[in-house]
Order: sequence, then structure tokens, then C-alpha cells
Amino acid sequence: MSDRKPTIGGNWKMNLHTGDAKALAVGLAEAVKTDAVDVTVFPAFPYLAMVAGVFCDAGSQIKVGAQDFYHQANGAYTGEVSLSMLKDVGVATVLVGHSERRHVIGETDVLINEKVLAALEAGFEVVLAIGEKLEQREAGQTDFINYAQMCYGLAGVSAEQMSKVTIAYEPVWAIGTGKTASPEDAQAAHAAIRGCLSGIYPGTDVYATTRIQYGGSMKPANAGELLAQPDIDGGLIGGASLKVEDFNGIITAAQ
Ligand SMILES: O=C(CO)COP(=O)(O)O
Repeated sequence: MSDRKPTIGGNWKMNLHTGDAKALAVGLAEAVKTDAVDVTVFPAFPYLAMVAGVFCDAGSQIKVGAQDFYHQANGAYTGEVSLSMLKDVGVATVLVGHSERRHVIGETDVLINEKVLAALEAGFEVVLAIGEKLEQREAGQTDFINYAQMCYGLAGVSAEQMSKVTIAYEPVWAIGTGKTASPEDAQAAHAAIRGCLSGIYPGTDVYATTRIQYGGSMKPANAGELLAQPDIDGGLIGGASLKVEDFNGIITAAQ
């Protein structure tokens, strides 16, 4: 067991509306009482303020994060949301580089890096998601892809700023598919990611202090084994974060 505090995120993706988002937030505020795990949920933009308000009113420790943002301060960027707007509605954490933004929306490594730098500059906590596609795994490129996505994503990020960064390792083939990386495979990838961090930040303790979450079909039934691995410090959960019982089951497994 490392002394890194476990961190569990719930990525609600493009799911839920006012009624069920509120019910989920209220249910989580009632159910999640632990201080032993950092818990953050990532609702869709229209519900950020409402969910933050529910947690604030309930005195809950659960934090609210945004699934995306634009890195420019303001101006003519139709459809985009800035970091200062997010701060304004109680958001202090942002997700960057999720595979759905990389591979469905088409975000590049350059844009991902600009977002990471802007968010850290603005004082946000950043969850940088990385992970290989199935064909890359089958070609034996898992560690290389993770290394490359981290090198691009973290370019210009100082060792000091890394205290605000969490890495989320999400093998693309495991997301929403019901296929989870085995605890041994996930541990091997996480250990390699930690090795990359020691290469990117030589002579520092960044490799030891940075938290690395696993994401990809994590559920209460498999969370215990995954979270017991020495280099897995938490989870980034999609489907199972949409039900209080399932999400809280994973949080309980992380304690
Ligand atoms: O993409 C994920 C979290 O960001 C994982 O999604 P699932 O838990 O639904 O596989």
C-alpha cells in the first residue's frame, strides 16, 4: 500500500439531465462520507453549477470537475467554455485528453498540451487521460503510446506543477466495453507509466508522488483487485459512476 491518497473520479460523460443528475448528486452526498479517498464527479456543462451547489449545501467533500474546457481566456470561441467560467461555478478540477476527445472529437496532442498548461496556470487540478487502442496493444505498443501521450501532454509542466496532476490510464479497448484490463496487465502499465515519469522528471520524486488512476469498465466487482495493485491509486469510472450504489461501492473498495 503506497502513501498516495486514493482518488476516484466519476465521469458522467454525456448522460443524465436535471432530475437524475440532481438525484445522483444528492444520493452521493448522503452516501459518501469518507475522508480517506478523494472523490470528484464530472457532470456535463449544464449541470456543473447545480451539482456543485448540492455538494456545497450538503457539506459534502465531493468535488466537481469539468469534462472539457477551452484554453483561451475569453473571446470569439463559439460554443466553448473557459476556465474562469468553470471557476465561477465552483469547478476546481478538469479532465484533459480523454480518449473520446482524442479519438471521437479529434483533439490533438498539441491542443491537449495547451489545455494542460492553461489549466495549471489557472490553478486547476488536472486529470490527464492517456491510453492505447486495441490495435496498439496488440502490436505491443502500450508503453510507448502511454509514454508519448505523457511526453506531449506534460510538455512544459514543471515538477512542482505535477503536484496538481493526476494521470488516468484508460486503455481505449476497455472503455464502456465490459472488458477490463486484468489487475496484472493494469499494474504493469501503471508501473511503466511511473517509470516514464521518472524519465520525464529525473532527480525528483514526481514518479513516486503522482497518482495514477485506472479507467475502463471498473465496477464494484472488479475494483478491489485493481485497486489493490501497488501502482494503481484510484479509478476513473464511466458507466458505474451513474448509480450511487455502484460508485460508492468502488469508493468503498478504495479505502
Ligand atoms: O471512460 C471512462 C472514464 O473516463 C471509463 O468508462 P467506463 O467505466 O464506462 O468503461
